[in-house]
Parts: sequence; C-alpha cells; structure tokens
Amino acid sequence: MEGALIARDRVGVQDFVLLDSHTSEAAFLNNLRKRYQENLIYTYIGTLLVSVNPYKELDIYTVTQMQLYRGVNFFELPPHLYAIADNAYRVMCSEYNNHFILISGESGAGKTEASKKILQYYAVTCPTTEQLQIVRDRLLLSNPVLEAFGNAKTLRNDNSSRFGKYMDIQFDFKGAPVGGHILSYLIEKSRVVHQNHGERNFHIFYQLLEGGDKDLLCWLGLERNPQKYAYLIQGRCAKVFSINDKNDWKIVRKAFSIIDFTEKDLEHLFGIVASVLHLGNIQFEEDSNGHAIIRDGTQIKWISKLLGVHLSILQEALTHRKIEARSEEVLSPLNVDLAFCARDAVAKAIYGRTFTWLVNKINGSLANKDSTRKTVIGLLDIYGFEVLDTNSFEQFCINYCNEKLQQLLIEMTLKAEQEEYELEGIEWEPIPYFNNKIICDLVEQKHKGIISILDEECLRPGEATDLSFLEKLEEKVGDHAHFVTRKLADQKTRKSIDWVDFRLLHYAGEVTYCAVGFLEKNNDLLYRNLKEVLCNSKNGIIRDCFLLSELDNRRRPETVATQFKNSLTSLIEILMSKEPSYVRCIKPNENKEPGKFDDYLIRHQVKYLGLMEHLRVRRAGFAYRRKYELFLQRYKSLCPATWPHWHGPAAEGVERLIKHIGYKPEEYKLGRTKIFIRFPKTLFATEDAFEYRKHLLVSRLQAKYKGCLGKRAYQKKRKAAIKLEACWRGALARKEAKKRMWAVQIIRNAACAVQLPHEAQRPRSKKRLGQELAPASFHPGRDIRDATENLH
Ligand SMILES: Nc1ncnc2c1ncn2[C@@H]1O[C@H](COP(=O)(O)OP(=O)(O)OP(=O)(O)O)[C@@H](O)[C@H]1O
Repeated sequence: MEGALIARDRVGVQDFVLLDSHTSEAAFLNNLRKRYQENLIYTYIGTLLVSVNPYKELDIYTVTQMQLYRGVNFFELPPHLYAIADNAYRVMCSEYNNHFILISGESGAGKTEASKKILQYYAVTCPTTEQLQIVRDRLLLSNPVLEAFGNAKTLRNDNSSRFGKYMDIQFDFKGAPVGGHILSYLIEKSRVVHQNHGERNFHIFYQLLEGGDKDLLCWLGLERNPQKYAYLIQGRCAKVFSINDKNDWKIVRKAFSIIDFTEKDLEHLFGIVASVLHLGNIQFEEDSNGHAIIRDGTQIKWISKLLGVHLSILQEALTHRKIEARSEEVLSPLNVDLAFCARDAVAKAIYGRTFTWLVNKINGSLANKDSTRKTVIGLLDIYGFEVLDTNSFEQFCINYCNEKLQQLLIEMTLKAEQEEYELEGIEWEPIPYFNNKIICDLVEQKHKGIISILDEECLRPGEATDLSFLEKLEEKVGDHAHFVTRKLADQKTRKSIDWVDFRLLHYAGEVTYCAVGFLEKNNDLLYRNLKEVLCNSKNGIIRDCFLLSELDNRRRPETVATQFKNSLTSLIEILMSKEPSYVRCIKPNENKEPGKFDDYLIRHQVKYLGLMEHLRVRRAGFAYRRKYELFLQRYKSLCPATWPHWHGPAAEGVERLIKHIGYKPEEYKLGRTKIFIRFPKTLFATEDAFEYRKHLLVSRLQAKYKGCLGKRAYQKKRKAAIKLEACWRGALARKEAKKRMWAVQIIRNAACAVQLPHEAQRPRSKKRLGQELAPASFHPGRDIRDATENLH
C-alpha cells in the first residue's frame, strides 16, 4: 500500500481502492488505460490483481524481478503476479494453511500465461534439492503436454485452452514443492471433428505431422501434409502449420520422457491421435438398400491396426447399431447420415477419454508418495464468461461455471471482509450486492433446474428433441425472472429471440442460447456396439478408458451437464476450504495488438468480471486498514508525542497521533489490532503531510549532517595544527638542547685537553668526539668556535 501511495501521482493509482471516485466506471477505465499505456499492466483492488494483456514481451518476468518480490511485504512493491504468488506462499508457510489463486478472464486475456508465470516463480524461488528438481521439472513440463492435447488456435487466441484446469502444487513443511495434482474440466471435444472458420484443431495433430520423424509417420500411416485430413481442414485456416509446431513437438517429446511415459504408452497415444485423423477421412456411401457402407477400406485398416480391433468388427460397428428388441439384440444398419454421426462420435469419445487418461498419467508422475502432511497452493485457470454469436451447450456450461465462481468470489470476499470487522470489533453496514445464487439455482436446482430438465429429456423414453426440451423449460421455469423465451417475451424482446432459443439473464448480462444440439451433446452417446468394440481394443489406453467408464456407468450413465455440475460442486468445495487470491485478466482488444486499449471491450469485461462490485465491497467499509505498529512506524514523525520514539502501546500511540493530525470521528475506526480509515482522501492527506514532514526532516538531517561534517573537518584541522606546532616547538627545543649539550661537551673536552691528562678525562680525539656527537657533519675548528659563541 505504501508503494501504491508513493506512486499514486506518477501513473494513476496502483490500487483502485485509492481512487477517489470509486463508483465511477469511467474513472476506473481511465486509471487502467493510463497505466496500460505506460506498460503498467497490473493494478490492485485490495489484494485482487487486475491484469491487462500487453500482447508483447515485457521485461518484468526475469529472475531478478522474482528475487525482488521474494519475501517482500505485499504492498511494498508495485503490483505484480509475483506479489500475489509470494503472498500466498509466505502465508502458507507461516500459517501452514492451503491457498488457491483463481485466474479468470475471457479467452485470450492471459490466464494461461499468468498461471505459467506463477508456476515458474515457485520453481525459481522455492527451496529445492536435486531430487525435488525432478518434481519441479514435471510440474513445469506438464504444461506443454496438456497444451498440445488441450489447446488450439481460435480466432481469439492462437493458443487457446479448450478445457478448464485446476492444479494443486504441494509443498512440504520447508516450503519446497514436492508434488502436484491436476483436475481438468470439460474439454471441448466437438473441436476434434469441427472447427469454426479460421480456427484449428488441437495442436497435437499438427505437431505430430510437422515434427514427427518419417519412420513414426510411416508406422502410423500418416502423410506430413495436414491438408490431407478432413478433421484438420474444417476451419480452412490460412496457415495450417504454425511456426511453433515443429519446436513444440520437440518440447512435448522431451516432456513425455521426463513425465515417465513408457515407449508403449507413446505408441498407444500416437496411435490414437493418428486413428482420429484416419477416422475423419472415412467416407460412407449408400448401398442399394439405402444403408451406409464404407467407401474406401484404407483408412479403416489403419484404425484397426492402431487401435488393435478386428477389421470386420470395426466396419460393422461403424455402420450398424445394436438395439434391444424384447429379449433379443439385433443389429440395425445405419443410413449414411447416422454413420457419419457414429464416426464423429467415436472420434470425439476416444479423444476426450484419452485426454482424461493423459491427465491421470501426469497426476501419477506428480504424485508424492510420502504421507506427511503437505500444504497446497491451487492454481485455477478457467474459461471466462463467453458470449458468441451463437451460444450453444458449451457456452451454457462455461457461463454456469462463471456464475458459480462469481458466487464464490462474492461470498468469500464479503465473508472475509465481514469476518475481519467482527474480529476487530468494528461495526459496519453490509452493502447491497447482487447475489447471483438465484441464477445458480435456476441452472442447477434438483428436479427444477435447467440441468435436471435437460437430463430428464435426455433419459426419458420416447421421442425427446431439443424443441421438446425447450417446451419443458417454458413449462417448468417459465416464470423465473432470469429466464425468457420467444414465447414468454414481451413484444419488444421477442424480435431478438428465435423459436429455438432461450435467454438467461446472467449476472454479467443477457445470453441467448440456441437449444439445438443440447440433447445430443448432453447425452454424448456412443452406440453400444461401438463401445463394446473399444472395450476390447488392444490399445491399452483405449481399453482402459472405455472399460473404466463402462464400470462407472453400469447403473445409469451420467449426462455431460450432470458430470460438469458435480465436478464444479466438488471444485467449489475444494476452493472454499482454502484461502483465496484472485487474478482477473482483461483482454485489451480483439486484434491481439500491443498498446491498443479498446474502451468498449474493456468496459464489458470490467462489468462481467465483477470488478466494480469487488471495488465497492472493498470500499464499502474502509478504504485502508493497517496494523497499529505499522501505521505508527510510518507516520510517527507527524506528532511530537510519538516522534522519535513512542514507548507505550502502539494503539495508544496511533490514537495520540491521529488526534494530533486532526482526524474527524467519521473518518476512522479503531479496531483491536488495526486502524481502519474510511476515505482515501484522509489517507492521502496523511501521506502528503508525511511527505512534507519527511522533506523537513530530511533538510534538517542534511543541515545537521553538513554541520557535523564541517565541525569534524575543523576539529581535524585544529588538531593537526596543534600537533604540528607542538612538533615544531619540540623539534626547536630539542635542537636547542642538543646545540647546548654539544657546546658544553666541546668546551669540556677543550678544557680537559689543556689540563691534566687523566685517564678518565683523557681528551677524546676530535674525530671520535665528532663521531659521538655529530657523526656526519662535524667540523672541529668551525664548530668549536660556534659552540663557544653560543655559550655566550
Ligand atoms: N503477461 C504477458 N506478457 C506477454 N504476452 C502475454 C501475456 N499474457 C498473455 N500474453 C499473450 O496473449 C496470448 C494469450 O494469452 P493466454 O493464452 O494466456 O490467454 P487465455 O486467457 O489463457 O486464453 P484462453 O482462455 O483462450 O486459453 C499469449 O499467447 C501471449 O501471446
């Protein structure tokens, strides 16, 4: 916060909480824009981080930067992902509790990049040993593998994650990363068989074709040209290969070896990828009875080899459907349309289940077998609210997921805020906010919610269709305030809703869903005979996946929506038991252009990410709160009673201090351990006074220091002068004394020379005398004369 305060006049405010007009969306956008244009992509709302995708490499993710943020108080440095990561880590280590970082935003907003950067931060800054290095590498390299199979180029993002991901990083008591676990959500299987214009299939297909060596492709019966595969040219993407495919393939191959995939695993895995491509090239034609038959046997032979299933059984399974007639099972031939549907269903099913297998395999290699207690930090990278031109079953699931996460955010933020006030004994009035529980209930309520109604239609006997589902919705939830169809709408709204549509009023806005395809996608059915064939596959991955799900679904198969609902419920439970941190990613423009800030697009995201709401909640009570000790430490110079030292309790010191500054009662509240300041302007005034005071103190200090320096220099000189003088005098005196002694001696010697030659008084020779007294410069005649003169 202090960092934010200091820098507030430089480029906007680093924390939206400090915005004066916190209810103004324009002021919010203004601040975001100002900072974005200076490449300041991060801004706080309290402890939530807002991130705007820069669409260019910034020099803020270096190891030096990581070290800078390591172990530093949250608000001391400018907002950064590393501050969020470090804060969660430090609290986890000190309080030994679990955390999660929820990263959300729309496609292309930068969620995956953010989660990778957090992971790298932990990899670089956490303590590690040589053995833990393996875990660290596996954690980091699980990303390229999952991205290869779960990401694709879309119109909005060249590397779009087509699944939701929650990753737990486990730490031991020393804070070293020792393991991990990944949960994946709703992979977009429909992409395997169909892509929108300008989009691609999952990366792995292109990586294999571009990067796989000749022998491998030959073994898989593939050609290097993606144009040859029907499932890869649906989107008519201008550049089918991306510049990264070849390189990414190498990374993925390396990752496989580090994550412990055996040669057999890889053989089966690539066999499945190739089988999907071959499946897409299977064509059907009508025989004389109007039944589907396979036109060319080449593709099916490859599939039979790669999946390890008998050729004739596979042929039959793709062109027939097994039905139960009373106690008998009969094979009914399919027409061409149904055969194409069966083919696509197989491709989607084997790809989807292989993805699940892949996640499990990675989890196996990340698992920490040690049973000692560990703490975790979870990273949730999940699709944001999505509104397309035509919204289908997938968008319905994604937006439902966002409703649940919004509910979690509001609950946890409000709860945390309320708990803090309670803990501190502060009264506050809860602010009104839109509780989206009503929409969650509309979707998920047992027997009455949309998912239950959809399931009923999917599972009931008789002719159920998307239209009959729509009618059921009108009948059962028609009077809900957040639901509308063309039939139920008023005249004005009616025009914008088609007969096959229904509209939900989400917390983030209205979304119209086309009911066509809901039943089929929710059922996700594979004809029973096809399932049986796959259960008997010699390809280990396929056999395991299908056998397992057969065992799971022996009673009543769960529909896709119900599976998703259940997985979301357990995700929310996981998150509720942890301490939250939030990163909200914003996409600045549709063209992936650096520096372009599209106001309209961003305003929309600010709204549906609930940022204004979050800011309101943060500001509803108090804009700023600080522990008494920290507050006093910073501002004690503003009051003579607390400066330079306050010896009593910090709370009393703060009370004296704010009385001296002149805080009005409505501007603050004193809690048990913290001071709460309601308005930013109060804090800014205090900060300004502190800045002014700091300057004064600095000038005083400077003056004192200069004075000290001068005094010291003077004293040094004085001492030197005295010393010099003393030396000089001493030297003079010594010289004088010597001269006298010397003269006396000479005269004595001279006198002796004239008197009795006594042994003791025998005159020394002139030379000897000279050596004794003045060895170098003795001139007897001149010196005796001088000495005699001196005596007078
Ligand atoms: N901090 C960043 N610095 C530089 N470029 C970034 C940053 N964040 C995102 N980008 C760019 O934006 C692109 C899209 O980001 P990312 O894949 O993380 O989006 P996303 O929100 O995960 O999208 P999706 O939901 O489709 O997966 C990246 O490929 C990268 O080019």
